[in-house]
Amino acid sequence: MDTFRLPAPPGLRLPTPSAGEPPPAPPRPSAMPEGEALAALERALAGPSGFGTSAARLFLPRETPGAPDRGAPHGSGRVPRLYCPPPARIDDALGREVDDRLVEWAEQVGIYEGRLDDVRSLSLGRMIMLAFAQVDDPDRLLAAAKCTLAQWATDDYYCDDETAGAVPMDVATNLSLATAAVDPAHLPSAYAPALEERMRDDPVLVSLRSSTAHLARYANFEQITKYRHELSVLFSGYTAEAQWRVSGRTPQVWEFLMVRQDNSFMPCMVMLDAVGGYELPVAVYASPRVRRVQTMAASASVIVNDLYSMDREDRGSAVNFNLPALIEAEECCSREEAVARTVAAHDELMHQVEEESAALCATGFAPLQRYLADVWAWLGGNHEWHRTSDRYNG
Ligand SMILES: CC(C)=CCC/C(C)=C(\C)COP(=O)(O)OP(=O)(O)O
Repeated sequence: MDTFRLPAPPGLRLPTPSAGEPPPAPPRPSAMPEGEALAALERALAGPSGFGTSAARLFLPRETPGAPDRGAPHGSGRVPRLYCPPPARIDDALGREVDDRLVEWAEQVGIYEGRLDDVRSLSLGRMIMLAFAQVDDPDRLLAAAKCTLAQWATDDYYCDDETAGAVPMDVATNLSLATAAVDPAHLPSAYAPALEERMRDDPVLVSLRSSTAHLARYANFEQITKYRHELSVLFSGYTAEAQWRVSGRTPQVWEFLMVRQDNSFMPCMVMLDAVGGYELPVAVYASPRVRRVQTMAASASVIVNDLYSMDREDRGSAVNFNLPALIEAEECCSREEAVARTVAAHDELMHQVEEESAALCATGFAPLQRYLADVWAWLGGNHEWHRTSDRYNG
């Protein structure tokens, strides 16, 4: 139970609300004695409900429903306003610093050779600056940025981008290799060198290994285990999407949403505690109620991606699956209506994340309070990045 005896985080920073709205009360670090906080946590994690949520609305964003978003144009209009907090921090100089170091690293490991300008314009360093708003140390942010770029490269090189060499029929095997890059396969000695040679020759595998090693400077064994787990889930989502492409089958909306939860930014969010310098114990991270919040947040984060990348994917020649386009086709409605339904799905998830986070925060368990506040801030940073990135707004 040592992991439960972490010191309370020094303070919790939450995004500030929209103009004109009163600032929400931040989740308080535990004022309860530790035993009481743990008992409350156990009760909360055991039951399907528990704490009243209405009194515990710690998680903003208090926006006016239906008000126009500051969002980017999406062709036939604008991405409507989403129920999402504003970014907790915008520090462009820090974002540039992380991007500079990230591009340098991409060059070293050999990913995106000849296309480093694309890496720079992807501006994942800025994304990480926005989403890990509680972390100021550029090297910690760089660890998260490297991991995120390696995940992105895995998708591009193995799954999405045939101009980068993706071979649809090889996706599953390549993703097994990707798993082995972060969770080493231990082969009999006669066969191990061949695998190792492949690990060293393939820039995607080098990037996965190198980024995980950087994360391990800040993550303990349990945190790396959580990260590996989320990567495996991500790769299973990549595999399902590849199978739709290969078979030419369009998934149903429910099926897409289920897979998109796997193929989401969860591996990025799971680094929040390690990069932030605290620990959400595995037992808490894996408990059903905490898991529910995290997976809903992960789904919301990629619905944002689907909304902002919709035009780009409409224009692209590759087969891409995108929630508004799938809703439009399956539910026989206009694209505008499909976007409205996509926004409604996003907002429903966000309200649930907010309410359940507030209820879980009432347990008084400081690492969980900090983590849930960080997830909420992460969602705000993710939205801001999509809203402003050249990739989706160029
Ligand atoms: C970096 C990371 C966790 C990647 C997971 C996969 C993912 C959610 C994306 C790369 C974004 O989705 P998508 O593949 O649709 O990307 P674009 O919309 O083409 O930018």
